[in-house]
Amino acid sequence: MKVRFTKMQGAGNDFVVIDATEQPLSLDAAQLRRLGDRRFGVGCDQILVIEKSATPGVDFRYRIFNNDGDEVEHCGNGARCFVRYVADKGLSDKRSIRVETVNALLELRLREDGRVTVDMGAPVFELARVPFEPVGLSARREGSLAGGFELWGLPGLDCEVAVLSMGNPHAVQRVADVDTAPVLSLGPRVESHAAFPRRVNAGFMQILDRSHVKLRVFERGAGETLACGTGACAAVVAGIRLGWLDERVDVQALGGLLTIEWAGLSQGLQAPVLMTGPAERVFDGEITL
Ligand SMILES: N[C@@H](CCC[C@H](N)C(=O)O)C(=O)O
Repeated sequence: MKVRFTKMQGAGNDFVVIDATEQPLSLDAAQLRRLGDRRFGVGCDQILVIEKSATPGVDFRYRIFNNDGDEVEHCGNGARCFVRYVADKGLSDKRSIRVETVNALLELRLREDGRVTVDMGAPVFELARVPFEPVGLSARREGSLAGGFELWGLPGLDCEVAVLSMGNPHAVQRVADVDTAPVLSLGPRVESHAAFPRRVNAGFMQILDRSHVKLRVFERGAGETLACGTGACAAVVAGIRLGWLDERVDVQALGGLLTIEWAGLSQGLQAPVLMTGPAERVFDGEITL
């Protein structure tokens, strides 16, 4: 089967984007892994498949797969690349687009400066919904917003993580220096820790000041990426709840800058998270799977 695709990137997090709006497309895990393979395929962190939506008032549906072949719920940088793709390919001429994922409805806005702003929805703090099962684990609370936020010790890993979902699961830890943080050794152990039944994205955040952080993320199903949009949202929300950050934060990832806004302090925990950042087409191609 021949598949046409567009390679895209957002702050260095890269995607193979496939238009399935005209023809339904079903790829098995081996085909998805081949698309994601940087030597034997195209190479990317995630694969995005764009489909028509059957829901009234919703423009598109899109499915997200990690390069290990597993389908996931949410992808921040992917959402921005999705809207850039839809605009560049003329699939819609709206500047504000509504799209549904497996578990969310997103509102995406193309800005005049070429960047994209995404309303990522409200963060989820209920541990069962992350999902996180802290059987036998202990936590301490820090910060004062809504009674503070828990930092969980992960036995055997010598780290403390804030746990939350942005539609997908995140465990964020604060580090003194992100450049020397053990992202590649500790990241996979956090990702597959038994307390996370569906695994987790492991974030490592260095706080520069109350509105600037540096972040590296070892992503579930993809390894360390150059940026993780949902990871940036999760890190900033956790940092605000813990009393470390203000409501608007620039997040420096390895591949680019994302701006995250969350009015959790002034509007409450159900305030939506806004993410702004770049999204660019790299090239178009065709592959036989
Ligand atoms: N790169 C993404 C997140 C992609 C999914 C993630 N690896 C997961 O398994 O949840 C982003 O920009 O948010």
